[in-house]
Amino acid sequence: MIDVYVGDETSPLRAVILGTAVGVGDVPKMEDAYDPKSKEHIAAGTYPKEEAMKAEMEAFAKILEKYNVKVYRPEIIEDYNQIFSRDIGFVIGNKFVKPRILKDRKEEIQGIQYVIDQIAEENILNVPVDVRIEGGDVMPWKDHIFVGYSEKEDFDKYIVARTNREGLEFLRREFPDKKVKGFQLNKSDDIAKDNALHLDCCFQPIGENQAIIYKEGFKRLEDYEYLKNYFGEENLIHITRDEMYNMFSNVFSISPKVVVVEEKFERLTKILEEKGFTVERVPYAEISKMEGLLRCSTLPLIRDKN
Ligand SMILES: NC(=[NH2+])NCCC[C@H](N)C(=O)O
Repeated sequence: MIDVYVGDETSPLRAVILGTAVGVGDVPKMEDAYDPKSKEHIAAGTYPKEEAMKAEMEAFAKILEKYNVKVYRPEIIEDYNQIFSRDIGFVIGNKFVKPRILKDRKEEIQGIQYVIDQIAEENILNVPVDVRIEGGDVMPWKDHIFVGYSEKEDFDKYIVARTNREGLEFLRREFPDKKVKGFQLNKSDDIAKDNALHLDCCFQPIGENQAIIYKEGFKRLEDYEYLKNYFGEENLIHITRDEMYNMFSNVFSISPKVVVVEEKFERLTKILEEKGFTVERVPYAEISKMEGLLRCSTLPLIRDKN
């Protein structure tokens, strides 16, 4: 049995699912890509190769294991992208939520079914038909659940809009003790630098009370202001449009002190070290070409309770 529990984004991590690049297959056809950065690399002939991505993910797995984290990997579905485990399920409190996600990715859940089967049935929540949520948009944070979402107009318009208002309302119903706060994000199916694909592509809490944030990722100024007031200006690390594109906000916390960061993020690493964090650096530049990074490829199952 796995007793899942996640109450925030940074408490000491005990068990996690890390995606896999094994069997990811060849370069997808342009019409099968579902995010603008992948499209960019398909067009330029620079789409990442399986071998390179496997090496990056193994480097990440090693770091997790160094901190004694139990790492589960998906069972392989041939010719299918199973790198971004984050989106295909998520844990809030002691519940594992099985969401409805982009149809192009709906087989992915099968690879982790063997893990879900080890969770008590009463702790598994299935979402109703009209609800769409992806884990990249969902962040439990103490008394809050932060959620990136799109109102109908944007949701119907963009492939990169993955969580709808029904998703937000579903979380409000299921977690009545939490303050579920929705943030609308700026979307673009064609220009990666204008696209906040998920909430974790423009925002990420770290430590006890700090966060990395890209202000322009938020569609409404008041949503950004909400986070600024909540964390306090002095506790925010602001990133630029290019840094958002490189996925600076998609770091991953093993504990409130230890953050895993892409090895080329010099500026961010320096800031984090100055703030007293231990920074673990991994090569993840090839994976970043598919508009996801470290947080996106993990699905935390157990973090310590505060
Ligand atoms: N949590 C995340 N930000 N995940 C990124 C997923 C990227 C993937 N290419 C997609 O479009 O679905």
